[in-house]
Amino acid sequence: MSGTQTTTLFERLGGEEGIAAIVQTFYDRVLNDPLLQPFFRHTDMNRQRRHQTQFLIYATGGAPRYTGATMRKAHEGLGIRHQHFDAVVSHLAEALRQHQVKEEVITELAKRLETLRGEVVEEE
Ligand code: HEM
Repeated sequence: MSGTQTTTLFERLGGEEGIAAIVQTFYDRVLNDPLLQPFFRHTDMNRQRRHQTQFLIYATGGAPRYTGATMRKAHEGLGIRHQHFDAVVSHLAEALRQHQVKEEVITELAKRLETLRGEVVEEE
């Protein structure tokens, strides 16, 4: 068995613990990026990490325990452009590489997040 069809993305990311660790690395990177840091100036990052972890668990096939806002509501009025979305996805991909996640898994998650672009990005 190749395994790629039989395990969920959730399992291939290391389950809840794996995802929580990846989210930590991800926001360390985001907060170090001058393009993205200003968006999180007033954000409670502990809450943000918790919600992002729950969201990714749910979005990858784990337990649906996400209690935050919808993606459209959460990002409404923030002025997020395509360049910000691209930068966020690229930091997530790098965080996944830092956690030794396989390229095929990174590609699959990136594809899934791509489906949310229209809910996060606001056109000028
Ligand atoms: C597919 C990509 C993205 C996903 C899955 C995602 C996920 C989330 C989640 C789960 C929340 C928490 C909502 C809540 O607590 O109710 C959130 C809030 C937020 N996201 Fe995103 N996000 C994405 C892209 C982006 C981008 C591109 C930016 C821009 C830099 C961004 C900036 C923010 C900000 C500023 C908040 C609100 C923080 C606050 O409440 O202070 N997100 N996002």
